[in-house]
Amino acid sequence: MESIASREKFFPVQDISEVVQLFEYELEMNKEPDLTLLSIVVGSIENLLTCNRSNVLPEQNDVTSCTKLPVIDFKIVNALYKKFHSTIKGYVDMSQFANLKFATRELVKRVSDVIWNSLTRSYYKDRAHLQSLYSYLTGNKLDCFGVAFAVVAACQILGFNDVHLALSEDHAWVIFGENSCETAEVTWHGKGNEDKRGQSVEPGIASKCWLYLNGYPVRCNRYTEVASIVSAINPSLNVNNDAMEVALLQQQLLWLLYDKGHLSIYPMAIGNLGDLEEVNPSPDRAHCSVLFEEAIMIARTCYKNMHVYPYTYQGGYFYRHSRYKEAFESWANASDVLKQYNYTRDDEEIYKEVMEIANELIPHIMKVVSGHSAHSILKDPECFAHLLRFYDGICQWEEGSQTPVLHIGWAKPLVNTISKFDSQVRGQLIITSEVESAEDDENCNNVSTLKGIVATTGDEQKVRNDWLNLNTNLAKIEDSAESGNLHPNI
Ligand SMILES: FC(F)(F)Cc1cc2c(N3CCN(c4nnc(C(F)(F)F)s4)CC3)ncnc2s1
Repeated sequence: MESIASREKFFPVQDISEVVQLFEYELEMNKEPDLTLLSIVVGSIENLLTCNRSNVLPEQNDVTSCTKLPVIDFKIVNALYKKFHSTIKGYVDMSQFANLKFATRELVKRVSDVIWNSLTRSYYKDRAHLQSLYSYLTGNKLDCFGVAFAVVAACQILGFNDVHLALSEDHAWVIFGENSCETAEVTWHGKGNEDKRGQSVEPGIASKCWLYLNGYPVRCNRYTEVASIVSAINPSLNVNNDAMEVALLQQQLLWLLYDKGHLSIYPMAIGNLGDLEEVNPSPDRAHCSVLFEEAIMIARTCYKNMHVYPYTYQGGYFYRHSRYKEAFESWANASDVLKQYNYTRDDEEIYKEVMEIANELIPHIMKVVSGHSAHSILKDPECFAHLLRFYDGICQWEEGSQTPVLHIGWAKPLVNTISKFDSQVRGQLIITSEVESAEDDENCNNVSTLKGIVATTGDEQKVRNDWLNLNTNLAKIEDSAESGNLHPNI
């Protein structure tokens, strides 16, 4: 039984700096970081401070790294650690997987079955604080991410260091094999979907749905897996409040991982850090807006610009700070990513995100600026261009998809927004378009898409009516509304 005796010296853990020291040790001194130990430690702190917060802390707490935490005793951590080890070694009969250099699909499926079959029969899967091995070992509950993480932690225990976590923006699976070129589903996704555990994710990638990022997920190593433990920390006490100590712990651990370069392939973790820095800026650290930019640069350089969230993290920041023109640009950039996908029912999370932007945030901005003076964004052709690019990307996302995206509920806010811009502003757009040679398909004509919407402040150009594409889509929506076959999503 592998023991954590060498880590006993870090216990009892009493404050944030001691947790940071434990992570520092695991990241630097251990041959490879122990996923099971680290998940148990942060999971126990999070659960004590968010689930049963009964007098575990002094009333007043300071807000530095000496922030007091509930005392975490070695014997508790050690007991849970041994429990996970004996569960995994007890139920995975290694005689069937003797002297394998690399994991097999059967091994990965077996480990997934052991975790899966030990979960509580029925519980609310989307509840908070179900992501850690502490939750699994004390309550037999895990969320979608938690199951995938537990499978990877279990494979580490069994000595299969080729099994790693693959993370999309709303799903998780594992990669394994000689060159880590095999993939396997190990958890469920969404509500009411049959799980595909044991199967490769190739069909998901081939369907061009956002859920599988066109084959550009974050492919973790042990260090990025530690980053996923920290990024998955959830400080929420309830809908409106966070446990400050948990947020501080997450922020300090993310900076530790950032400084060691372990966030350099993980845009969402940098986005998470940006959100924490916006609320509680660390002295002599980069401004949160720089972090949002960094996440975008990583998505563009490492993931062929297939990730949406870096742009919505940034757009949300600009929106919260009333930097509306920049928010429009971020959202248009997010839409440029989405149009590379085909919308399927598995993409509901990003659908809700985009719908909130289009039907709540942008209309709110239009209301706020309507009263403002002349220089407002309603007179700015570049703003108008960003908005058109945002809407057009959604239209292109819908094109070629089985499931429609837009419905009449979208058209009203859309038309309302566009009509808020003066006609002379609309007249200042130059629209360049290339006719994309559409595949031979019985019912699709040559699709002219907006290859670029550039706005000039000059009055030299009349708007070319190529953005009829947008109007054509609007007409379709209104037709469909009239004929009553509204979007199933509403
Ligand atoms: F493993 C799954 F299935 F859970 C998929 C993952 C999600 C996720 C994440 N999230 C999800 C996105 N997320 C966002 N928070 N705000 C977002 C934005 F809309 F502002 F962009 S996106 C919170 C953190 N943060 C780190 N890593 C991961 S891996």
